[in-house]
Amino acid sequence: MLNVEGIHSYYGKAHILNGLSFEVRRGEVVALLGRNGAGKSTTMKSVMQLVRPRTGRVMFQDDDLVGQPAYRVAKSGIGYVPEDRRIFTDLTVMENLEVGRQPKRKDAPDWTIEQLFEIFPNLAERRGNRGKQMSGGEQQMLTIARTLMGNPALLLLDEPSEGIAPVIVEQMAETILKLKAEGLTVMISEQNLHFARSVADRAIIIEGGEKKFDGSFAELEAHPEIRDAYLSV
Ligand SMILES: Nc1ncnc2c1ncn2[C@@H]1O[C@H](COP(=O)(O)OP(=O)(O)OP(=O)(O)O)[C@@H](O)[C@H]1O
Repeated sequence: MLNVEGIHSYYGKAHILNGLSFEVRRGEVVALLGRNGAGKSTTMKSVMQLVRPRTGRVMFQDDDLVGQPAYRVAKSGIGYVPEDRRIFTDLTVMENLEVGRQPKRKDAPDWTIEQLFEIFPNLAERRGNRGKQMSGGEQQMLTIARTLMGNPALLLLDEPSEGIAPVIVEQMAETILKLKAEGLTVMISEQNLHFARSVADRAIIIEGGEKKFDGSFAELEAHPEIRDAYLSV
Protein backbone atom coordinates (compact mmCIF):
# COMPACT_ATOMS: atom_id res chain seq x y z
CA MET A 1 0.00 0.00 0.00
CA LEU A 2 2.82 2.38 0.95
CA ASN A 3 6.27 1.94 -0.54
CA VAL A 4 8.94 4.34 0.59
CA GLU A 5 11.91 3.97 -1.73
CA GLY A 6 15.32 5.42 -0.90
CA ILE A 7 14.26 8.79 0.45
CA HIS A 8 16.73 11.47 1.53
CA SER A 9 15.21 14.26 3.60
CA TYR A 10 16.85 17.38 4.99
CA TYR A 11 16.15 20.33 7.27
CA GLY A 12 18.21 22.97 5.50
CA LYS A 13 21.68 21.43 5.26
CA ALA A 14 21.03 18.83 7.96
CA HIS A 15 20.72 15.46 6.24
CA ILE A 16 18.17 13.54 8.33
CA LEU A 17 16.85 10.59 6.29
CA ASN A 18 19.57 8.69 4.51
CA GLY A 19 18.14 6.54 1.72
CA LEU A 20 15.34 5.13 3.84
CA SER A 21 13.18 2.40 2.28
CA PHE A 22 10.31 0.41 3.76
CA GLU A 23 6.89 -0.95 2.94
CA VAL A 24 3.52 -0.93 4.72
CA ARG A 25 1.12 -3.59 3.49
CA ARG A 26 -2.65 -3.32 3.49
CA GLY A 27 -4.27 -4.31 6.79
CA GLU A 28 -1.14 -4.42 8.92
CA VAL A 29 -0.05 -2.35 11.89
CA VAL A 30 3.62 -1.41 11.60
CA ALA A 31 5.68 0.23 14.34
CA LEU A 32 8.47 2.60 13.41
CA LEU A 33 10.90 2.40 16.31
CA GLY A 34 14.03 4.30 17.21
CA ARG A 35 15.53 6.55 19.82
CA ASN A 36 14.86 10.22 20.27
CA GLY A 37 16.08 12.00 17.15
CA ALA A 38 16.35 8.81 15.07
CA GLY A 39 14.13 10.35 12.38
CA LYS A 40 10.70 8.83 13.08
CA SER A 41 8.75 12.08 12.92
CA THR A 42 10.72 13.17 9.87
CA THR A 43 9.77 9.89 8.18
CA MET A 44 6.08 10.54 8.76
CA LYS A 45 6.43 14.14 7.62
CA SER A 46 8.28 12.93 4.52
CA VAL A 47 5.35 10.64 3.67
CA MET A 48 2.91 13.53 4.17
CA GLN A 49 5.17 15.91 2.18
CA LEU A 50 5.36 18.28 5.14
CA VAL A 51 9.08 17.64 4.65
CA ARG A 52 9.85 17.06 0.99
CA PRO A 53 12.35 14.29 0.24
CA ARG A 54 15.05 15.57 -2.14
CA THR A 55 15.44 12.16 -3.74
CA GLY A 56 13.57 8.87 -3.63
CA ARG A 57 9.92 7.99 -4.06
CA VAL A 58 6.92 7.65 -1.75
CA MET A 59 4.55 5.35 -3.61
CA PHE A 60 1.01 5.20 -2.24
CA GLN A 61 -1.41 3.05 -4.20
CA ASP A 62 0.58 3.52 -7.44
CA ASP A 63 1.00 7.26 -7.05
CA ASP A 64 4.31 8.97 -6.22
CA LEU A 65 3.53 11.49 -3.50
CA VAL A 66 6.87 13.30 -3.65
CA GLY A 67 6.28 16.92 -4.61
CA GLN A 68 2.52 16.83 -4.06
CA PRO A 69 1.05 19.37 -1.64
CA ALA A 70 0.31 17.91 1.81
CA TYR A 71 -3.44 18.55 1.49
CA ARG A 72 -3.51 16.37 -1.61
CA VAL A 73 -1.63 13.60 0.20
CA ALA A 74 -4.29 13.74 2.93
CA LYS A 75 -7.04 13.67 0.30
CA SER A 76 -5.49 10.67 -1.39
CA GLY A 77 -6.21 8.70 1.79
CA ILE A 78 -3.44 9.12 4.37
CA GLY A 79 -4.54 10.36 7.79
CA TYR A 80 -1.78 11.88 9.91
CA VAL A 81 -1.85 12.52 13.65
CA PRO A 82 1.24 14.55 14.61
CA GLU A 83 2.91 14.39 18.01
CA ASP A 84 1.39 17.64 19.17
CA ARG A 85 -2.35 17.19 19.33
CA ARG A 86 -4.14 19.68 17.20
CA ILE A 87 -7.72 19.91 18.30
CA PHE A 88 -9.81 23.06 18.27
CA THR A 89 -9.95 23.88 21.97
CA ASP A 90 -12.95 26.21 21.67
CA LEU A 91 -15.03 23.71 19.68
CA THR A 92 -16.94 20.81 21.23
CA VAL A 93 -16.09 17.17 20.61
CA MET A 94 -18.93 16.94 18.04
CA GLU A 95 -17.76 20.09 16.28
CA ASN A 96 -14.16 18.89 16.20
CA LEU A 97 -15.32 15.65 14.58
CA GLU A 98 -17.45 17.49 11.99
CA VAL A 99 -14.42 19.56 10.98
CA GLY A 100 -12.64 16.36 9.96
CA ARG A 101 -15.43 15.01 7.77
CA GLN A 102 -14.41 14.04 4.23
CA PRO A 103 -16.26 12.14 1.53
CA LYS A 104 -16.26 8.33 1.49
CA ARG A 105 -13.40 6.60 -0.23
CA LYS A 106 -13.33 3.24 -1.89
CA ASP A 107 -10.81 0.82 -0.29
CA ALA A 108 -11.08 2.51 3.11
CA PRO A 109 -13.34 2.06 6.13
CA ASP A 110 -16.15 4.61 6.15
CA TRP A 111 -16.75 6.03 9.64
CA THR A 112 -19.82 7.66 11.11
CA ILE A 113 -19.69 9.66 14.32
CA GLU A 114 -21.75 6.94 16.06
CA GLN A 115 -19.27 4.24 15.03
CA LEU A 116 -16.41 6.38 16.29
CA PHE A 117 -18.22 6.82 19.61
CA GLU A 118 -18.32 3.02 19.94
CA ILE A 119 -14.57 2.88 19.48
CA PHE A 120 -13.93 5.96 21.64
CA PRO A 121 -16.51 5.68 24.46
CA ASN A 122 -14.90 8.52 26.45
CA LEU A 123 -15.59 10.89 23.59
CA ALA A 124 -19.23 9.79 23.46
CA GLU A 125 -19.66 10.74 27.11
CA ARG A 126 -18.07 14.11 26.50
CA ARG A 127 -19.58 14.92 23.12
CA GLY A 128 -20.80 18.37 24.24
CA ASN A 129 -17.58 19.34 26.03
CA ARG A 130 -15.12 21.79 24.56
CA GLY A 131 -11.65 20.59 23.62
CA LYS A 132 -9.96 22.63 26.31
CA GLN A 133 -11.97 20.86 29.03
CA MET A 134 -10.47 17.51 28.10
CA SER A 135 -7.41 15.70 29.42
CA GLY A 136 -4.32 15.15 27.27
CA GLY A 137 -5.32 11.54 26.65
CA GLU A 138 -8.83 12.51 25.61
CA GLN A 139 -7.45 15.17 23.29
CA GLN A 140 -5.18 12.54 21.75
CA MET A 141 -8.19 10.26 21.18
CA LEU A 142 -10.17 13.16 19.71
CA THR A 143 -7.36 13.96 17.28
CA ILE A 144 -7.36 10.35 16.09
CA ALA A 145 -11.16 10.23 15.83
CA ARG A 146 -11.22 13.49 13.87
CA THR A 147 -8.59 12.14 11.49
CA LEU A 148 -10.73 9.02 10.97
CA MET A 149 -13.63 11.27 9.92
CA GLY A 150 -11.54 11.81 6.78
CA ASN A 151 -11.94 8.05 6.02
CA PRO A 152 -8.23 7.39 5.50
CA ALA A 153 -6.97 4.11 4.05
CA LEU A 154 -3.71 4.50 5.97
CA LEU A 155 -3.34 6.12 9.37
CA LEU A 156 0.00 7.52 10.58
CA LEU A 157 0.19 8.02 14.35
CA ASP A 158 3.25 9.83 15.66
CA GLU A 159 4.03 8.60 19.21
CA PRO A 160 0.44 7.87 20.28
CA SER A 161 1.50 6.70 23.78
CA GLU A 162 3.63 9.75 24.53
CA GLY A 163 2.64 12.06 27.36
CA ILE A 164 -0.57 10.32 28.41
CA ALA A 165 -1.46 8.54 31.66
CA PRO A 166 -0.73 4.77 31.84
CA VAL A 167 -4.41 3.83 31.97
CA ILE A 168 -5.02 5.86 28.80
CA VAL A 169 -2.01 4.21 27.15
CA GLU A 170 -3.82 0.89 27.60
CA GLN A 171 -6.98 2.33 26.08
CA MET A 172 -4.90 3.66 23.20
CA ALA A 173 -3.54 0.16 22.52
CA GLU A 174 -7.06 -1.28 22.57
CA THR A 175 -8.21 1.48 20.23
CA ILE A 176 -5.47 0.76 17.69
CA LEU A 177 -6.34 -2.95 17.78
CA LYS A 178 -10.01 -2.12 17.17
CA LEU A 179 -9.03 0.01 14.17
CA LYS A 180 -6.96 -2.85 12.82
CA ALA A 181 -9.93 -5.18 13.28
CA GLU A 182 -11.96 -2.77 11.11
CA GLY A 183 -9.39 -3.28 8.37
CA LEU A 184 -7.48 -0.04 8.73
CA THR A 185 -3.77 0.00 7.88
CA VAL A 186 -1.78 1.80 10.57
CA MET A 187 1.78 2.97 11.05
CA ILE A 188 2.78 4.21 14.49
CA SER A 189 6.06 5.75 15.56
CA GLU A 190 7.11 4.74 19.06
CA GLN A 191 9.88 4.78 21.60
CA ASN A 192 7.87 2.50 23.88
CA LEU A 193 8.74 -1.05 22.79
CA HIS A 194 6.17 -2.62 25.10
CA PHE A 195 3.36 -0.52 23.62
CA ALA A 196 4.55 -1.14 20.06
CA ARG A 197 4.67 -4.90 20.60
CA SER A 198 1.14 -4.90 22.04
CA VAL A 199 -0.37 -3.40 18.87
CA ALA A 200 1.93 -3.94 15.90
CA ASP A 201 2.55 -6.91 13.58
CA ARG A 202 5.99 -5.76 12.54
CA ALA A 203 8.79 -3.49 13.69
CA ILE A 204 10.97 -1.22 11.60
CA ILE A 205 13.89 0.24 13.53
CA ILE A 206 15.66 3.35 12.33
CA GLU A 207 18.73 5.15 13.61
CA GLY A 208 20.41 8.16 12.04
CA GLY A 209 17.74 8.15 9.31
CA GLU A 210 18.66 4.62 8.17
CA LYS A 211 16.78 1.36 8.54
CA LYS A 212 18.52 -1.03 10.94
CA PHE A 213 15.89 -3.75 11.35
CA ASP A 214 12.67 -4.84 9.66
CA GLY A 215 10.89 -7.90 11.00
CA SER A 216 8.55 -9.45 13.55
CA PHE A 217 8.72 -8.80 17.28
CA ALA A 218 9.64 -12.47 17.74
CA GLU A 219 12.70 -11.94 15.53
CA LEU A 220 13.53 -8.80 17.46
CA GLU A 221 13.30 -10.69 20.75
CA ALA A 222 15.65 -13.31 19.36
CA HIS A 223 18.23 -10.56 18.77
CA PRO A 224 18.52 -8.57 21.99
CA GLU A 225 21.71 -6.95 20.66
CA ILE A 226 19.62 -5.10 18.06
CA ARG A 227 17.27 -3.84 20.73
CA ASP A 228 20.19 -2.80 22.92
CA ALA A 229 21.93 -0.99 20.07
CA TYR A 230 18.99 1.01 18.74
CA LEU A 231 16.26 1.24 21.37
CA SER A 232 16.24 2.73 24.84
CA VAL A 233 14.63 0.11 27.06
N1 LIG B 1 12.50 21.50 12.10
C1 LIG B 1 13.71 20.98 12.27
N2 LIG B 1 14.82 21.67 11.89
C2 LIG B 1 16.05 21.14 12.04
N3 LIG B 1 16.30 19.92 12.54
C3 LIG B 1 15.24 19.18 12.94
C4 LIG B 1 13.90 19.67 12.82
N4 LIG B 1 13.06 18.72 13.29
C5 LIG B 1 13.85 17.69 13.67
N5 LIG B 1 15.14 17.96 13.45
C6 LIG B 1 16.28 17.06 13.71
O1 LIG B 1 16.11 15.91 12.90
C7 LIG B 1 16.51 14.72 13.58
C8 LIG B 1 15.38 13.73 13.55
O2 LIG B 1 14.27 14.25 14.27
P1 LIG B 1 12.88 13.50 14.37
O3 LIG B 1 11.93 14.43 15.07
O4 LIG B 1 12.48 12.98 13.05
O5 LIG B 1 13.24 12.29 15.31
P2 LIG B 1 12.30 11.28 16.06
O6 LIG B 1 12.89 9.95 15.85
O7 LIG B 1 10.90 11.49 15.66
O8 LIG B 1 12.50 11.68 17.56
P3 LIG B 1 11.49 12.34 18.60
O9 LIG B 1 11.07 11.22 19.42
O10 LIG B 1 12.36 13.30 19.31
O11 LIG B 1 10.39 12.99 17.82
C9 LIG B 1 16.93 15.17 14.96
O12 LIG B 1 18.33 15.30 14.97
C10 LIG B 1 16.28 16.52 15.13
O13 LIG B 1 17.05 17.34 15.97
